[in-house]
Amino acid sequence: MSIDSTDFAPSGDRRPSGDAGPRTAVVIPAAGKGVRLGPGAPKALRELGGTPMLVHAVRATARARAVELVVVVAPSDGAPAVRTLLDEHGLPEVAVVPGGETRQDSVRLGLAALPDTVETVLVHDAARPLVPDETVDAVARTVRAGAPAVVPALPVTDTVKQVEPRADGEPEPVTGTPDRARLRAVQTPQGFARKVLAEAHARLAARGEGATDDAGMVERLGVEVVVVPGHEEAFKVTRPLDLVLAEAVLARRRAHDAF
Ligand SMILES: Nc1ccn([C@@H]2O[C@H](COP(=O)(O)OP(=O)(O)OP(=O)(O)O)[C@@H](O)[C@H]2O)c(=O)n1
Ligand SMILES: C[C@](O)(CO)[C@H](O)COP(=O)(O)O
Repeated sequence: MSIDSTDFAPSGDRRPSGDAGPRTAVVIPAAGKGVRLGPGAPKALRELGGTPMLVHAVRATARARAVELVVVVAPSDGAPAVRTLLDEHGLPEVAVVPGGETRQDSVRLGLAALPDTVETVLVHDAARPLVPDETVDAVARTVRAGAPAVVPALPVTDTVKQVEPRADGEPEPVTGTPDRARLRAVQTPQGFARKVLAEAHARLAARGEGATDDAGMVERLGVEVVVVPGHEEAFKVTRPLDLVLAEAVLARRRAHDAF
């Protein structure tokens, strides 16, 4: 499936003029169930400050100067509902495509829907609704400056142990303690030269292989990945306590904006 770039109306000075299509796009995988968050609607549709998390994520990325096109990857049976939701929130220019079984499948389907003009792709989790636009722009800028793959990340604050996993609930033997100074906790949006990411997805899908993030996929092709500073507020809403934190961060932002 491909999207005609004329579906995406120009808006503001960051959009390409004339017949040129978008060069920088964000793919937002939003097709997950949110099992770790507990029972309820699919995670991307759960509300944060009265607005679905997905809408926060779309607005956060669309605010970035670099971003010219946003493609949302919806649950495979939920694309019409997501389309309606985005229209109701004043986001008719955002494209919606159905997703897949895994995050990796959903990203691949989102990539396949991009118009040919797109050269730089950012992939951003719907589950990171509060990412600041400065972080989005920093990632896009670094890719446009020539880096094929860029991830935002923060230093790790806990000491990390490697273990021999035990499924039976028995204590797990520690097998090592990596040097914390060399570890980073990786966030999104992750940015790529479009060809590099598309090739990684195609090749790994053909080999039946995967990774938990897109940078991990291009690393397997031997492509260099660089890290730029992430942001504390770009955390992923994964478990119930993350939602409590997200509500608190949003309330603080709204209180700040009210003054
Ligand atoms: N088949 C899938 C699985 C995940 N995602 C998206 O990938 C992002 C990060 O994944 P994660 O936090 O793991 O979300 P879920 O898969 O929904 O969470 P869980 O593993 O708890 O079910 C989310 O925006 C999620 O919607 C997706 O688009 N398609
Ligand atoms: C892409 C990601 O958010 C980077 O931290 C993360 O790898 C997603 O992992 P999940 O297990 O699907 O939450």
